[in-house]
Amino acid sequence: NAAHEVTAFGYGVFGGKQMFEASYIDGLFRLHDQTRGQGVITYDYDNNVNEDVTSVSKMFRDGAAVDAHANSQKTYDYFKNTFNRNSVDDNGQRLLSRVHVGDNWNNASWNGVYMSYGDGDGIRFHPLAGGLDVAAHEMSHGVIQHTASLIYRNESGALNESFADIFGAMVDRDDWIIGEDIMANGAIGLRSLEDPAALIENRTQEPYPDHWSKRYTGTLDNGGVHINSSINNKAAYLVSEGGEHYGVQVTGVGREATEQIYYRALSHYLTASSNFAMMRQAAIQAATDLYGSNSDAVKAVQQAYNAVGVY
Ligand SMILES: CCCCC[C@H](S)C(=O)N[C@@H](Cc1ccccc1)C(=O)N[C@@H](C)C(=O)O
Ligand SMILES: [Zn+2]
Repeated sequence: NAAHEVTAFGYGVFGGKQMFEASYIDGLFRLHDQTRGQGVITYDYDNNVNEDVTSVSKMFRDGAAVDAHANSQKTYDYFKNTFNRNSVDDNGQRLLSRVHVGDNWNNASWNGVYMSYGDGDGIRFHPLAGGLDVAAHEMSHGVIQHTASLIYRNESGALNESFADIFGAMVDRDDWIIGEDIMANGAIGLRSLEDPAALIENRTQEPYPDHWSKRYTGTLDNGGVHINSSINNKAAYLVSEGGEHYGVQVTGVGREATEQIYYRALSHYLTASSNFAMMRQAAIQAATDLYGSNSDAVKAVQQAYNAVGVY
């Protein structure tokens, strides 16, 4: 019998009510949204098998699945409404999520097909599906894969991670912190775009770098992709919000212009091996295309990259 689209609901990891599109298929309600692209589906990943998340009523009871599903829909809608991009490939590719991956896994990932969420160990992280910025971070890796395809190592890898954080902060729009909802250790978040050095990076036990002169040059973390991402994160924050950084004044142009600049830089100018210097040029060119060569946006980009020491 044909699937019937329904509006369902549930309570997420932290008890927040989520409403979302689901389907009634073969006698059960399932986390299959057939209204977005070629679909948005959320699975319970048990014993290395995708199992449908089902319910006998329109209320779903698995908090991680509820959040992963609703957050995937919110992130799909962000890319469609903001950039007219239809899913990760701009061709409606099915957005597939797996929850309860691993054993108290303290991470989430994108593997080219699936967004995967660990439940966290309750010491470092709560279930990572509970963070809207986590879903946005992971889906953004899908967008990156289908655009610049930045190599996941050293400076291009730091840019890859930075774009995932920038769009994470744009989707989860009430602050400039990544992971603020899912930290179990009392930290304000995992990474801050506003003030990267306010937080300590766990591998190096150093403050996250907020200037190119402070970049990590070791081999941990694929050459510091989650560490040096903070340099470009800070630049993006400055483009949007402005401020003074290492004596350099930046006049911000707001979130709306910033997200358009970074999306255009990613989708039109960056390539797999782009480094920070090329990131600066790509953002200047994108801002020029969008707002003109003498625009406040171009000036904000130039000043922001001056402020983080990238020329
Ligand atoms: C296969 C190993 C994981 C690959 C790295 C993934 S893309 C990643 O960057 N995950 C995010 C998850 C996240 C996102 C937002 C907020 C909190 C946590 C990440 O930042 N992972 C950290 C813990 C890391 O891998 O160092
Ligand atoms: Zn990532």
